[in-house]
Formats: sequence, structure tokens, C-alpha cells
Amino acid sequence: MDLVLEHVSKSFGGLKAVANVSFTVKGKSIFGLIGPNGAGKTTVFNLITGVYKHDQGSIVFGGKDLRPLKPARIAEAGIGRTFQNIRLFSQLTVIENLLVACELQKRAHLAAAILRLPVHYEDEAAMYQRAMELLRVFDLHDAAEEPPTSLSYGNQRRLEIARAMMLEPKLLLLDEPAAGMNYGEAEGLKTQIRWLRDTFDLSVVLVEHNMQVVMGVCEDIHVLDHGETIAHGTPEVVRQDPKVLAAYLGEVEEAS
Ligand SMILES: Nc1ncnc2c1ncn2[C@@H]1O[C@H](COP(=O)(O)OP(=O)(O)OP(=O)(O)O)[C@@H](O)[C@H]1O
Repeated sequence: MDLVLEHVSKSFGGLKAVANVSFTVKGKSIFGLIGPNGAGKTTVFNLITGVYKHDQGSIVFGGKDLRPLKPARIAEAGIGRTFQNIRLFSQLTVIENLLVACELQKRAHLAAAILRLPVHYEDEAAMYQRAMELLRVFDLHDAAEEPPTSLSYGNQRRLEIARAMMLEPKLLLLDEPAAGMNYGEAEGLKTQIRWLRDTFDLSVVLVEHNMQVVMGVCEDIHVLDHGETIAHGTPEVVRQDPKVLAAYLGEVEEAS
């Protein structure tokens, strides 16, 4: 299923956070959305997932216009995400953090649960099984009954990806999944992203500052700066683009 953004804009007061952005994420591809701090990357994720509504343009997923849909409906339409700041429930166990993601689906079966129809129990078992499978994929199964705070920072990030996978998305939006990871963890993440795509036939959009991950795993990269598109292409094309180099150089100069 393709995700198609056409001429998407979003302003906050006088600030144009996203300005006339168009790109297509092809089904089953790994796509990078990069740019310096404040470029508008997270805002694009928030527009796709319905947290904010775009002022202009269109966002279409698998032929369906997402603009009228609430975030929960967009999730049901097959779009999962993780957040820049880790959002795990520390009072729940690792596996419970995965099971809460199914709350929406469980609610759909509420009538069946009240009537004590077997479908409810089959669902519970299927959910538990899927959660355990995902924990195994991310090598987190030994910690299933531990609190998430017992996990390393990199593993907490992986747990968030596992949780997003619970709703069986066809498009997975990852917001800085490699933040705080060391070199080895970031290499492992690249392998897991490819594995997820190949195993579940989904597309992945990666917002990421870690160029080792972006250049190593993305097939197509879109670059934003101050809300506007400044480049698009393969990693080879993008990494040599003078506008991209200038935008990142500006970021380094501002920081120094
Ligand atoms: N809810 C909001 N209200 C006002 N301004 C906002 C809001 N959300 C984002 N912005 C502004 O929009 C611009 C783009 O922010 P955004 O978080 O999308 O950038 P980003 O590329 O994800 O940055 P980073 O890499 O630092 O996370 C910034 O100037 C930010 O301050």
C-alpha cells in the first residue's frame, strides 16, 4: 500500500512547519525522512497519524484519504508509529505494554466478551501469542514479566517498535529509533527493520539523525529544511547534494 503526500502544508500561528511537501512511500519500501532540528519531520508524522490536520494538500494511504479520520481510525487503517520520547507504561510489565496496544481491537469484541462467546478467549490467546512472538523477534522475551524500566535504553526503543507491530500495521513510522543507541545496537536495528519489512510486507518510514542507520537501510530519502523539501533520492544522491550538506553544516555551525 502506497502512502502519497501531495502539496501538504501545516502552519502553527505564523510558523510554516511543513510547506508544500510531496512524496510517495511505496508499499514494502524503507523510506527516510531527514533534515536538521526543527525541519518539520515529526510534524509530518503527526499529520499522517491525524494528531494534527494539514491546512493544505492531501495525504492518501492505500487509496484512502486520511484527512477526515481520527487517529484511532488511522491506526486501524494500518499505520503504526513510535514516538521520539519513549512512551512506555512503567507500572506494567514488558508483555503487558504490548497487550495494551490491542485495547482498540479488544473493544471491538466487547459484545462477544459480555456474552462469553469463545471468540473473546481465542482473541486473548492470539494476542498473547503474537506479543510473545514479537518479543522473541526483538530478543526481549526473557524480560516479558519484568518492568520496562529494567531494559536498556536501546531495548526500550525496540519494545516500542514491537508494541507498534501489535496492530499489524502496513506502514510503520519510526521517530528516531536509534536515538541513544551505540554502534552495535544501531547495526542490530538496521537488521531488524529489514527483517520486519521482509517478514510482514510493510513499509517503514524512518525519521532519524543517525546517518549510519539512515544511509545503511533506506532505499529512498526525502530531506526537509525549515518545512520545505530540499532534496529527494537514493542515499548516494542525497548524501552528495550540496543543499543537504549546507543544511547540516548550518546545524553544526549553529550548535558551535
Ligand atoms: N504544536 C506545535 N505548536 C507550535 N509549533 C510547533 C508545534 N509542533 C511543532 N512546532 C514547530 O514546528 C517546527 C517543526 O517542528 P518538528 O518537531 O516537526 O521538527 P523536527 O524536524 O521533527 O525536529 P527534531 O529533529 O528537532 O525533532 C519547529 O519550529 C517546531 O517548534
